[in-house]
Amino acid sequence: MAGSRYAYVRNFELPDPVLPNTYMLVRIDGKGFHRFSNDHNFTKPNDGKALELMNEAARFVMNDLRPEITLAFGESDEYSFLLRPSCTLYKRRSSKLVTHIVSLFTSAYVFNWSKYMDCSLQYPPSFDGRLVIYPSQKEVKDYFAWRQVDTHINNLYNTTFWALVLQGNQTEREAHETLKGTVSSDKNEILYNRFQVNYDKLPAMFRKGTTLAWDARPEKLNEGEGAQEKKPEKVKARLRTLHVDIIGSHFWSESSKQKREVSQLESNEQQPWEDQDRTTDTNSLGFTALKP
Ligand SMILES: Nc1nc2c(ncn2[C@@H]2O[C@H](COP(=O)(O)OP(=O)(O)OP(=O)(O)O)[C@@H](O)[C@H]2O)c(=O)[nH]1
Ligand SMILES: [Mg+2]
Ligand SMILES: [Mg+2]
Repeated sequence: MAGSRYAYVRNFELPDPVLPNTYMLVRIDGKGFHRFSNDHNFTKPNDGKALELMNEAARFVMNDLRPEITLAFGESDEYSFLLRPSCTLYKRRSSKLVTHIVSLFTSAYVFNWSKYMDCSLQYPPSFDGRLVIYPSQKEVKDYFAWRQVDTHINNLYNTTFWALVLQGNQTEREAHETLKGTVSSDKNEILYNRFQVNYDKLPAMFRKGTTLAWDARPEKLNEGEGAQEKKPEKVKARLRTLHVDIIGSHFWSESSKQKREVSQLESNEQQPWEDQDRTTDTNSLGFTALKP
């Protein structure tokens, strides 16, 4: 079909494909959430409901793009999505992938706002996004370790900072001064000795962030109805919401002993807002995070 005399402008659209057969990582981050969280009275330092809203939006993205995103990790106002190397969505065009994910996430965040938050939205929130390519599983695991270490460092600092301000009656400037030059053990001690807070007992979602992963275990079938006809290999993977260590090798390991540790961690640390998709038995988990 012949184009109009204006159609040449199309040639200015440069291709932006991502290298084939590599891991694509899309990270989205809230724009100006320091202000946004204040304007919407988020609990300091962590607002469990606001974090669950982030998780809900991320689950929507993963379900919508199923099965291309194999793993996601969220903390604070950010979420990271790992796309499998074989993904051919949008012919792997970088701009299309990033804008689609960031747009889906944002609309799901707004759509589900009232389900989690008591106050009304004061103005539309927005998120930015970027795509990074990683060539091998090593970089992918190190990427997620980097984000979870960041979660820990920020959360320990923020928890101690706000304890000094809200319970210790320090000004924000004084609290920053108190924490200057301190290491992790100092902050743990301040929390324990001055505020009787055992950091390790704080909710796992705050300390470890949230990991979303597909659990490929066949679902338990009810005795009787339909049980015989249903073939386990056809069972769809379930999306699991986890608050576990993903830095150590056990999260990524196939061994059942280590899988048990993951599920025990979860069930021991259940919080009021963590009652969905929890594992209560210690049967094997079958995460498929790094599948091609
Ligand atoms: N009170 C509270 N604040 C939060 C929570 N989660 C995120 N925030 C706020 O969101 C900010 C996120 O940090 P950044 O993404 O670095 O900062 P930002 O203000 O969003 O700035 P840009 O990302 O550069 O646009 C934190 O510094 C907090 O101020 C929460 O659970 N409770
Ligand atoms: Mg931000
Ligand atoms: Mg951020």
